[in-house]
Amino acid sequence: MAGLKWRRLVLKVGSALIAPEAKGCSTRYLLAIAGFISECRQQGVEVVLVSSGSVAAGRAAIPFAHHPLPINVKQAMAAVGQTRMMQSWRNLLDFDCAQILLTHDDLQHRNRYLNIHNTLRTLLDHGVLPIVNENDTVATAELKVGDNDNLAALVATVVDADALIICSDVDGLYTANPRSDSNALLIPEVHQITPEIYAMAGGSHHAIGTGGMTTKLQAASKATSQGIDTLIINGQKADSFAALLAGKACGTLFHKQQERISAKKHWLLHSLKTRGELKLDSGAVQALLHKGASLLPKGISSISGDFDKGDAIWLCDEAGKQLAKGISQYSVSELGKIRGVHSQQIESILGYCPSEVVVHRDDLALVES
Ligand SMILES: Nc1ncnc2c1ncn2[C@@H]1O[C@H](COP(=O)(O)OP(=O)(O)O)[C@@H](O)[C@H]1O
Ligand SMILES: N[C@@H](CCC(=O)OP(=O)(O)O)C(=O)O
Repeated sequence: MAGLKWRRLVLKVGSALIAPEAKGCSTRYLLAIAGFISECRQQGVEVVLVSSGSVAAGRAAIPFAHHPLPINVKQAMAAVGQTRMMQSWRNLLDFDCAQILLTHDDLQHRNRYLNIHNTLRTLLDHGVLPIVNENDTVATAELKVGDNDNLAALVATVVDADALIICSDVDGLYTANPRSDSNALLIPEVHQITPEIYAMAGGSHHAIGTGGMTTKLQAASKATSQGIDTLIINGQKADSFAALLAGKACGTLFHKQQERISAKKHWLLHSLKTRGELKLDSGAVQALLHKGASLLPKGISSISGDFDKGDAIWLCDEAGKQLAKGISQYSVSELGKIRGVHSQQIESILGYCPSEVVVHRDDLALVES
C-alpha cells in the first residue's frame, strides 16, 4: 500500500454516520471508520477522533415530539447519547480511547487551551485514541463552538495536525447542494476558499446534522490557514477509506495555505468570540491595513455591542465589512466617552489612561493578511 502522506490526522465523524436512523448508535458505517483508524495507527499515523452523535444517539431515551428540540431536551439527550457513542467506538477498537468534552470557552482561555494541548499530546504519546465532542450538556449557546466541523478544525490546530478529514454523508463539496440540484458537480480540489465557494454551500438536509456544508467550509478555512490540508469525504463508503490508505484522491481536498499565520493570530481570529464591533473612519482603516498601526480612539466612528476591557471585538470599515479582530483595552462605556478624541485627552476625560491605544497591534489580527 502506498500509505498516507500525513503523520497526524484529526478525523471528524458526523451524526448521520453514528446514528443513521437518528434513534441510537449503529455500527453500519463505524466499522469501516474504525478499520481506517486502526490501519493509520499501524502505519504510525497519529489520530484524534472528533465524534458527533451524542444527541442523535440519545434521542430514543428521551422521546420528544416537538421540533425544534428545546435546549434542555437536547442537553439531556446528549448526556445519554455521549456514553452510548463512546461505547460504540470502544466496542469496535481494540486499544484505549479517552473521552474529551470541550466547550468554546475552554479553547478561548489560553491556560485551558494549553492544558487541552498537553493532555491530547500525552494521550497520543501513549497510544490512546482521544475522542473529542462538544460538552453539549453544560454549554450554553454563547459558550459553544456550536458545530463539530469548526470544533474539529480548532482541535486540529491544538494538536498541530497535518490533515483534517471530515467524514460526512456526501461525497464532498459540490457546486450546489446535490440533494436539491441534480446538476451539481463534485469539486475535487480547492486552492482558495473564496466567497464564490461559500456561495455553493447549503445547510443540512436532516434533523440531526448541524451546519451542513457551510460549517465544513468554515472549518476548512480555519485549518488550511494553519497549514492543515482539509478533506471532505463520504464516510458512508468504505471505498473512501481504501482510497485514502492507497494515497489516491478522494472527496474534496482543500489545500493548505503556504503562509501559516502565527498561533496567536490564529487563536485571535478563530478561537475568540467577539462581544462588540467598532466602525472606523477611512484614515484608521488605512493605518490598520497598510501601516501596521494600532487603533487609536481618534479613528473610531461608531461602537456597538456590550464588551469589557480584554474582550475581543471586530474592527470594521464604515460599510460594516469586518477587517480585523482585536482585544479592546477599554470597555464599551469607556469607549463611548473617548471615541473620536486624541489619545492625549483620554486621561482628562476618564481620569485615568491605562493605554493610549484602543487595540494594540500585537493584539490584533487582520482577516486578510
Ligand atoms: N454544496 C454542497 N455540497 C455538498 N453537500 C451540501 C452542499 N450544500 C449543502 N450540502 C448538504 O450538507 C450535508 C452534510 O452536512 P451535515 O448534514 O451537517 O452532515 P454531518 O452530520 O456529516 O456534519 C449534505 O448531506 C448535503 O445535504
Ligand atoms: N455535539 C453534537 C454534534 C454537533 C454537530 O456538529 O453535529 P454534526 O453536524 O452531525 O457533525 C452531538 O454530539 O450531538
